[in-house]
Amino acid sequence: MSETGSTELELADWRTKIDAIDEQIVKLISERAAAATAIGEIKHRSGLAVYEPQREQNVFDHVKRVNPGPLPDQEMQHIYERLIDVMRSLQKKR
Ligand SMILES: C=C(O[C@@H]1C=C(C(=O)O)C=C[C@H]1O)C(=O)O
Repeated sequence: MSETGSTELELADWRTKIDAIDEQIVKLISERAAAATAIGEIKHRSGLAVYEPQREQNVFDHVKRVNPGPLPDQEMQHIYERLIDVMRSLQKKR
């Protein structure tokens, strides 16, 4: 096989792997969103604030503690900052 052909096959293999990983990530994000929605209902029912900065800090600390790499903790936190931002908006939307 030509080198271009084998490079394309190699890329296609890794991209198939990434697509499969993305399916799992999307399912897990959706599960997280359902849990955040349930928490949002409890907060509204109890008159509690949606935004809980201390809890968010605990989530960042936990995520960094379990981060296996290769992403640096700071990059993982950036991803979580965006994720939590979306979860907060979801709780506010009702
Ligand atoms: C989901 C919650 O609500 C908000 C969103 C959080 C999250 O997505 O992890 C954490 C704290 C809150 O600001 C919660 O209080 O647990």
